[in-house]
Amino acid sequence: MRTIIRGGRVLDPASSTDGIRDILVEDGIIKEVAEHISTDAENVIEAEGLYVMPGLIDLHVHFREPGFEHKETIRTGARAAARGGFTTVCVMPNTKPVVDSVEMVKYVIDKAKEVTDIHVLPIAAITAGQDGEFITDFENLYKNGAVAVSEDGKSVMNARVARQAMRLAAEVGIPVFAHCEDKNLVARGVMNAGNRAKELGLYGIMNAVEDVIVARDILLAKNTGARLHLCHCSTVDSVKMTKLAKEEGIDVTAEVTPHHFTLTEDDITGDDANYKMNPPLRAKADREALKEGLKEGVMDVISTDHAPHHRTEKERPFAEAPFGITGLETSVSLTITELVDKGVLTPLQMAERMSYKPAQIINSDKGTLLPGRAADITIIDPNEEYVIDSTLFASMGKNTPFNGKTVKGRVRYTMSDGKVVYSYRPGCEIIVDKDVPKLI
Ligand SMILES: NC(=O)N[C@@H](CC(=O)O)C(=O)O
Ligand SMILES: [Zn+2]
Ligand SMILES: [Zn+2]
Repeated sequence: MRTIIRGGRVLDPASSTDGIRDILVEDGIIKEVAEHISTDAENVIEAEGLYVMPGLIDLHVHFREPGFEHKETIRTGARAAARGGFTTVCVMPNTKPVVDSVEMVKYVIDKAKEVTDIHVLPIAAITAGQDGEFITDFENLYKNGAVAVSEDGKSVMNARVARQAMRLAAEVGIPVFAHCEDKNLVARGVMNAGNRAKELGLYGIMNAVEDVIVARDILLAKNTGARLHLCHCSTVDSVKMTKLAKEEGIDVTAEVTPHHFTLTEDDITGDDANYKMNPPLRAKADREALKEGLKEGVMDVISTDHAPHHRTEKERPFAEAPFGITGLETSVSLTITELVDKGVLTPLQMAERMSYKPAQIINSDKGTLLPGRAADITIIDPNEEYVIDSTLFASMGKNTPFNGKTVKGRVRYTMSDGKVVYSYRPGCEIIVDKDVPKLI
């Protein structure tokens, strides 16, 4: 089957392409990218005025299956991903049971294949049960499809265990995704330490809670040669340290979430747990440093840290509700509204931060529109304005602080291996799950 995507603004960082092109897709593969393709095709997608990017890749999401299916399942998470323009997502292991064995890695891969046509790649835990003591079998986890190891949700607090894990990860060649949070220093904190926390009468989380582990892990990466990826960076000093580490030639990359580059603690106006996440929304100086870091390329990627929770959990008081917000269905719009439209990123840099670089971090050959590669393609209307409505989310998690916000930039098509898994035009929105096997 052939599809032609006509006349879009093709943005492919791998070939530094930013120009009007046609793309021919045949049997799930990109066949040709050229200024004009005259071949006929069964399907034609008119993409005039639209961005055409390599399928977006989110290195950091939480689908809650198994164990917390009341928050999200792999199916609903994958539907949310498709709706948000993502063709590949890496799922964190903090499920129940934890993804800390080959058996669990296979469970996630098999389940995903059953329910979705997008790519759901498991991240395995660093220690058994994420208990911080016994390191998992990195070599076999990697061989069986884990793309990274992470203790996300917490840090490996014992520096000896953390160092040993990085030494093993370096040997195996698997990247380490670090959630940087000093468990002892955070104490009972629930939002950024500062005046806003005082006004609201809530315990604060100092920047140092993140910074001390960022510093430790960078030094351990230097010590072991591990590939270190810093998750959801939120502070000015995380950016400074990442820059310094890169200048020293240490193998470190870093991510920023849309909520951390969009909001600050001052946006928390009342007792609303939709603003509660880990790390917390920080001060203006932190947000500006994150944006500058993304602009300069010190911060490599945008990841959502999509962390759905049930409505009843988020209705609890700020101090008691769980940490985390949903992000898959607002990421593209927030990136265009806050970064591209404000001149922080060019559209080509957006494709780099949301697809090309994430692919490189997990050693994937995705993230590009080069002929011969799988046809994972995201098509975006950068000019459509709309109001975010969380009731329309495909995700089961409606916990977002962005409900009601007017944004610009909307996903029009998500194509995974040549199959349109999501399409939108005003009045008609379709998400396509994996084909249901037909009875004969
Ligand atoms: N980010 C969050 O606030 N919560 C995440 C865990 C994590 O990413 O640290 C979750 O699993 O809910
Ligand atoms: Zn985390
Ligand atoms: Zn997370």
